[in-house]
Amino acid sequence: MGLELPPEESNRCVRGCCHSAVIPLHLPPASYSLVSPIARGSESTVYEARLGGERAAAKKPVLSTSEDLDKFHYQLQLLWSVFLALQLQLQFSDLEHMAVCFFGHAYLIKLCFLCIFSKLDHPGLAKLIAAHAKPPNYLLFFDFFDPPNLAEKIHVEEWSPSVQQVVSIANDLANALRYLHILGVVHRDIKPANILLDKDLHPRLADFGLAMFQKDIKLISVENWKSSGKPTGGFHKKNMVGTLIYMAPEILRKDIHTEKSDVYSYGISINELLTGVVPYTDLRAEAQVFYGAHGSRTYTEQQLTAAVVAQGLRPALALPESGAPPNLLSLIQRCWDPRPEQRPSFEDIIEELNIIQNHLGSNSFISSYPSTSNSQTSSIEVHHYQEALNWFDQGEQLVKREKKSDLTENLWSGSFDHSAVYHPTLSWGSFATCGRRETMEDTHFMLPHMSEEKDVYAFGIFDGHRGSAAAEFSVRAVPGFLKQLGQDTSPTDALAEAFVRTDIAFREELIVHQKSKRITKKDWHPGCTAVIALIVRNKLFVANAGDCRAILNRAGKPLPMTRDHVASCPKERERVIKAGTDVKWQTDTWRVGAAALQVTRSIGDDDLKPAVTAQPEIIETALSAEDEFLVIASDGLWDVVSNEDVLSIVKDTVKEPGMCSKRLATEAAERGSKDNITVIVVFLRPVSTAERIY
Ligand SMILES: Nc1ncnc2c1ncn2[C@@H]1O[C@H](COP(=O)(O)OP(=O)(O)OP(=O)(O)O)[C@@H](O)[C@H]1O
Ligand SMILES: [Mn+2]
Ligand SMILES: [Mn+2]
Repeated sequence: MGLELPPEESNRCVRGCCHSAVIPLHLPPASYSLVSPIARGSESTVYEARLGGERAAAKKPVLSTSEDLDKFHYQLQLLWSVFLALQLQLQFSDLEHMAVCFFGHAYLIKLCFLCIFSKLDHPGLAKLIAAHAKPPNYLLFFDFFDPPNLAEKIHVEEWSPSVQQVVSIANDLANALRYLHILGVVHRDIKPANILLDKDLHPRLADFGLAMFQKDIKLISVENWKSSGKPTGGFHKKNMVGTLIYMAPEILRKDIHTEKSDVYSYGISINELLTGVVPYTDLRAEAQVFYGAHGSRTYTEQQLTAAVVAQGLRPALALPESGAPPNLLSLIQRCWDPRPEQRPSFEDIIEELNIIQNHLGSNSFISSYPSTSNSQTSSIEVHHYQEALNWFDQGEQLVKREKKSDLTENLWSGSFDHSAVYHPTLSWGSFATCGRRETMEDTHFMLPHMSEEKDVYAFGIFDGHRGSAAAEFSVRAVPGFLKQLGQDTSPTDALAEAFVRTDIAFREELIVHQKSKRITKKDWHPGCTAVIALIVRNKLFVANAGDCRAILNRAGKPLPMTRDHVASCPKERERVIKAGTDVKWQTDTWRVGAAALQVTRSIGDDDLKPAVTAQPEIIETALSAEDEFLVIASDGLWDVVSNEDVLSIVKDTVKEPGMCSKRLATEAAERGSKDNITVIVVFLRPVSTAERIY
């Protein structure tokens, strides 16, 4: 079943200002359905949808004021112009209407030129295929691209593309932006989260929510200037849109956006792709400025803004050791030049990228740079295998062996009211550091969109002791068990089962390998503490065994979602003694058994079982609009930073979860934490494009 175009006369938006002979603007209700939400923001929700029998993405904006409605019509007309030029069978009436509306007649020629020469159906853009512009439903339909988007691909899947892949993505994107700029359109929100990927990893630029015709941006500024004699707050606000860490200095100075501001964000994004680091979150950038003038680490929005504008702070550039050729690095630096007029145009960028691509094609070039490809890691793995066991693999294989099916559909679908009024909007990030220790015994995982239902997320931290084996094993085994158990057990039971089964499996594994002599260490009883936060639609479940902690910022106050299981807690002490193991005051605190362990619950620690149980304590709560964010961390953080301090540090930091995690961990290290530190920050409310600034 295809999508039928209504007759041109009736194919108009409700106001009559938008009409098209190419893109349907008014859809009969039977022709589309919304399947499930993919992403929720403060300004829109994106759904997976069906349109005329085909899969599509539907963006439904939140329209609460008449200004929002104006914006919707503006966005629709802009999109329609952008994609109209791509239709090979052009309708002259559309073209003329648009040319007169937006560009004046001079643009008509440019457009004809574009239409004739643009042989592509899509120049790297997520294409608009239809719209519904009549009350009560306002929807924009786009071609559907399977997740992950580029940001998720880099930071969640931890994909590290080859230099060739980076250059090819950079080239495709530059082509998409050149196309927009020829049409006079400025995107204003270039960032990896707005770049979708097709099956072959070709990028498709999406999110035209802030896009504008350049001439309209200028118009606003002139009008504001005239009306008040000076730019008003509204003017400032209108111009200062985008996402803070990708914003060019001129925007941060509240100047107007030009095509060159897109070039800046593009440069930041390509560097992010090369380094795999969220801008401003790694140590080198910190050394440059965050320890700046006052010797204190500064991550607030105002301070970051000041550093970018006044001190020329930029994200740490990819190192030549990454294999990135020097001319690519210099191109990135020119893209983020403080002076917009010094930045190259996309025309120039494409030319340079073509040269770089040709060089990369001839192998002579590649061999002169050390490669970052798999060769290095695989040699480490081989080594690891001979030395001891790869406990990550052991944990992974375990679940594969036990798995009944590959399906992870509909986890916990029955247990909730789907129309539940409140839907949290999640964004997440993490940071893990060895700290002052020589070895890293913490592990963690982040599992967004755990099931086909998409509204299920899991985050976990494991803090190893007496080695990292248990933490490495558990970080693979626990998520596997959860997926498996989620199909027919409640979230609480699945969490408890996952802890207990992982504990049993790990201890069995240990015995098997001791018998087979693959483990030669005598008296080795590794263990780990564990905390898992599971979010199923509007419900949060936190399962904890040991002294990791999770706190929820509810209405500005810290709500502990865990209780520390340590021998200094009288209840726990009593439980352990009842189970038959001694608890003694040793040196500075209460400790369990001969091993003198401080924690009273853990995975592993077979010499202390069953007293040191793997049975987690689970706390659940229904999330509401009062809940701002969740912080999960190993004791390396909590030892030196109080719950209250954690909240105020996050509040004071740029609203980027990876950056908040990083700031908390470095704060702990600075306050003298001697342990490994792992932090996960999950925002539960939309951190909208506009809100990121204020
Ligand atoms: N055509 C599509 N196909 C598949 N997924 C999509 C599509 N369009 C958007 N998405 C997903 O939805 C997310 C949000 O989309 P989009 O950026 O358009 O919304 P938004 O509300 O403007 O978000 P924000 O302004 O916070 O960036 C994207 O990051 C992407 O993961
Ligand atoms: Mn977006
Ligand atoms: Mn947006």
